[in-house]
Amino acid sequence: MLLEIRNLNVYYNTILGWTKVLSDINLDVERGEIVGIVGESGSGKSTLGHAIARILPPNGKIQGDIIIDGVNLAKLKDSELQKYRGTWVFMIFQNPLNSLNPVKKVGFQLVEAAKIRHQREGKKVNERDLINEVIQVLKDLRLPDPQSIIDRYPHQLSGGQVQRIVIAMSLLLKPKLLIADEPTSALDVTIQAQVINLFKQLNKELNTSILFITHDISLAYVIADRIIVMYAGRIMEDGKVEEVLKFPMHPYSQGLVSSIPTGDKNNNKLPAIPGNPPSFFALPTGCKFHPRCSKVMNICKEKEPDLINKNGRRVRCWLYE
Ligand SMILES: Nc1ncnc2c1ncn2[C@@H]1O[C@H](COP(=O)(O)OP(=O)(O)OP(=O)(O)O)[C@@H](O)[C@H]1O
Repeated sequence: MLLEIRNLNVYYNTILGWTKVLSDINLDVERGEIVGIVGESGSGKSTLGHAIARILPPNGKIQGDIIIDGVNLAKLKDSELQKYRGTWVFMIFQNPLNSLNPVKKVGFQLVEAAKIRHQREGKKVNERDLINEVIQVLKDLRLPDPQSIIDRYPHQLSGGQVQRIVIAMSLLLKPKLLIADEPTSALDVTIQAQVINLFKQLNKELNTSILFITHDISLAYVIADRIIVMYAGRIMEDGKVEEVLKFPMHPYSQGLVSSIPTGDKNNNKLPAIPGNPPSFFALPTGCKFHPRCSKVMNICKEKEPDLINKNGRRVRCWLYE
């Protein structure tokens, strides 16, 4: 097992006080596994990514365990985290510029990434070899004219190019776990498909585990082996991607799946899930989804169900208890 998350709670301090945004997250990710994290806006997907990468904003607080390859990152001080950043966990954001330093040339930043990995592997490599390694990765990513690209600043590149530079950085760092947070949503469709293929390549060639965060369940289907459905900071369902898409068990997953456009002209009206996700300051009693659920029962309003194992999946719903 590469990643083991145990009883993880995450809180933010806000003007209204501390609020718990992730509740009792338990999650295992195998080496080489691609896990899609899906759910509507505000369900806590990015917070989960930031918590695992230990890059929560200063008003965030973690409780619980985040164990990667036997090291509990949740228990490390900021000063101790430095040696795990990049090569253990690397996070790619929706806006790839957030992963790069705006005042340093792209080539310098990529050489630094390669240097960090070699240092951690205990190898000494000269500058020329590092530059060659960087150029080779850019060629592999089919970036035209790598020699001129390494001499540019991030803002001098297109969105698609910057995202490929960030992927190049991950190829150079070779992280054990890559967290990609909506990495393709700012890109146009043709570039999106290329970027998805690059992630798959990275996963296959280096056996990198990937957490792929997206609100688009059909995109998760394209890339992931397994899917985690989140709602109001909780895991509602967890299973193999084909199984969850074919037979979603949780009524929330059923709503997400039935809102996937089918491409069928006669079926272009998508049944949306009625209502909106709750505010973390006014969560409903019982199951957090019950006010929007078409299958609500009395118990759902009173008591929150546990995440239980059922038919090779995990599901949090009274229908299955
Ligand atoms: N720094 C912060 N301080 C206080 N609250 C925050 C902070 N960051 C996020 N939140 C709140 O935490 C909740 C979960 O947000 P998060 O961004 O993790 O959800 P998400 O599922 O990734 O949504 P989106 O798809 O819109 O990014 C939201 O209610 C959000 O307003």
